[in-house]
Amino acid sequence: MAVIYIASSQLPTQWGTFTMHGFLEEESGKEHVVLTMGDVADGEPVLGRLHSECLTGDALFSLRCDCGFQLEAALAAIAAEGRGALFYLRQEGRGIGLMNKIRAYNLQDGGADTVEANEQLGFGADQRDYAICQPMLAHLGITSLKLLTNNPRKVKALEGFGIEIAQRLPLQFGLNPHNSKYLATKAGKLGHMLGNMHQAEAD
Ligand SMILES: Nc1nc2c(ncn2[C@@H]2O[C@H](COP(=O)(O)OP(=O)(O)OP(=O)(O)O)[C@@H](O)[C@H]2O)c(=O)[nH]1
Ligand SMILES: [Zn+2]
Repeated sequence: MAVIYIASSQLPTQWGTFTMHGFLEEESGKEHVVLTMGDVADGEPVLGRLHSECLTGDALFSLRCDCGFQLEAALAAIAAEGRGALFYLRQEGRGIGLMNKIRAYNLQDGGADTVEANEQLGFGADQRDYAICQPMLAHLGITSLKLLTNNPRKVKALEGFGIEIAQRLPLQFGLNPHNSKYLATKAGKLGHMLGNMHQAEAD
């Protein structure tokens, strides 16, 4: 997959100053961003997060999902460690795009779960392809990750193209009454490892 490096700059945030690297996926025109802190090219496992774009959760404060909470927690964790990389991947709506995600939300408002809604629209449950990460990881010199995720498919995909997953670290934040069904569907139908969160819900 042709993903080319474009430029880097500083990005000060409330958690600290990251370096922001811009990459262009040539075929689709999608613009991906990686925020790094510290030396990530020294061969030691890097605290990392593959974050799939969620405009509603990341920027519009939606409580329908857990994305915004995970994004904040991942950046805070990387800053606390002083070293790490957050890949902000433009895979909105698990790859179906924002307009189709709004269509899917409309179906969910009528009772469908997140997987059924995608299928009713003619899409797979999850259309993301993590191969776009390979050239970005190579450019940044990252060969081993301590990956912040509850999604075993991300671990598998990265291992599939030769990245060592030294550790998988759960990232369970943001459970609320609006996203409890969504999280239950992720655990039940998409294989996400959300044990502690469901425990929290039951308490
Ligand atoms: N199609 C669709 N996409 C959604 C929905 N809710 C969130 N998303 C998208 O799902 C993506 C995030 O995926 P999640 O399944 O929440 O989590 P994950 O990235 O697989 O796993 P983690 O690494 O544990 O966060 C983002 O691209 C969101 O825009 C939904 O109801 N329908
Ligand atoms: Zn979301």
